Amino acid sequence: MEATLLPNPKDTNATILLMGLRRGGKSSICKVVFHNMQPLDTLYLESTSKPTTEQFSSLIDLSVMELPGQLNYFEPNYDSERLFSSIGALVYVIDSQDEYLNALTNLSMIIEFAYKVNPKINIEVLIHKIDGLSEDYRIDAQRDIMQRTGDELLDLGLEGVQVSFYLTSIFDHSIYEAFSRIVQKLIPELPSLENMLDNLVQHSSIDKVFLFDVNSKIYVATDSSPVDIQTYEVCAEFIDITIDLDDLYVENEESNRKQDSESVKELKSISHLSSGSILYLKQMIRGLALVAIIRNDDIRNSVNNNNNINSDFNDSNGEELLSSSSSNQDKSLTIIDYNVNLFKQSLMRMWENSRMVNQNDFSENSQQGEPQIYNVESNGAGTALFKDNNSHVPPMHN
Ligand SMILES: Nc1nc2c(ncn2[C@@H]2O[C@H](COP(=O)(O)OP(=O)(O)OP(=O)(O)O)[C@@H](O)[C@H]2O)c(=O)[nH]1
Repeated sequence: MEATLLPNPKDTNATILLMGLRRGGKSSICKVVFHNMQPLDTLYLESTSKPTTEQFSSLIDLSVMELPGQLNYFEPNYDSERLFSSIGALVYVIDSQDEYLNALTNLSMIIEFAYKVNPKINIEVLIHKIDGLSEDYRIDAQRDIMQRTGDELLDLGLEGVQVSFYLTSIFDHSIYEAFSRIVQKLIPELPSLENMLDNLVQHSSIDKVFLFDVNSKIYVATDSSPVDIQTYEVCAEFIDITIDLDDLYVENEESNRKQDSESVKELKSISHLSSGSILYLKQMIRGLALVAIIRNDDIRNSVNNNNNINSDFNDSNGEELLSSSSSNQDKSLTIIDYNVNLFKQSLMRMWENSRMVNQNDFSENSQQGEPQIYNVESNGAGTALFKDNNSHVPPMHN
């Protein structure tokens, strides 16, 4: 019998498989995260009958494939082996408001199979719909689910398997936080990206910085300071506000002409919060935006540091940027702009480099049919991003 009923993910490890029992919330998660659907509107979603795939192009090309809970993938006419062997992450959704023992048995069975055909797979469990549970009950449910899953895996002789658990709901930002962490594990350049962001934070009076996928509000990287969900919310909402405001302004002919002769328009926005901090957004490449919270006090105090602007800076951008700085704050923002531009250039080179590596790997490995994991070198100082040791990232300015 020909076994081709399941979709064939591209030969890459950047596919996320979304599984779980019926009515667990899989389609709702996809609609809310990838299609900006309002959470309440998911009440009317019909049960999914066929596998569906969301394409998500960010720093890496990613697909999220949803398998309906009503199908049994271990029937012989599904080519589950091929499917599981070519994915990067298995995300299993458990409805925490419902009786979940069946879900746990189903989860263990899937883990056993998935791990056998693909030991590198990331196994992620969403303890979902936690909005309906009290704070105490959430912790109890999480402990219970983790304990039972561990016991089941032990019984199956799979004690070494790593499983990550997340408490999620589509009614708050927890689902975005979980997906951000899941996606980050699939980005080979993550350590270098984090180094670059740490470097930016150190040199630019920044409290927290995220590299967001604008469409989904998933952050593909952040600096190494802890993420607090309120900071995430403020930054994610700032993206929406910026895009809404940007849509309000219709380009006139003259600016269109100017734009044609210059580079493509680049989204940028700065906003002052009542706390004294500044929100800063700048469009990057491939649907990404950098959003940062900048300390205002430091900006005021950092006028003396402006003398650090070196000749490299003056040569390339100096005239226009320096003359636009009418206050201390403007001058410091100019430095931040400069550093963010350097970050953008590095990001661009990183992406081009990884694309080249991917293409080479793909052609080399296509005979073996196996995706290859490659390393991007980092020198610990946070600036060496490329396999090519001659690549040079210019120094940032304080
Ligand atoms: N309270 C709450 N309800 C949710 C949440 N996520 C999804 N739901 C609801 O759960 C119900 C089922 O959601 P679906 O997304 O259709 O579930 P599914 O897993 O795709 O189901 P199948 O297509 O049958 O496999 C819907 O009524 C959603 O509104 C959540 O975070 N909290």
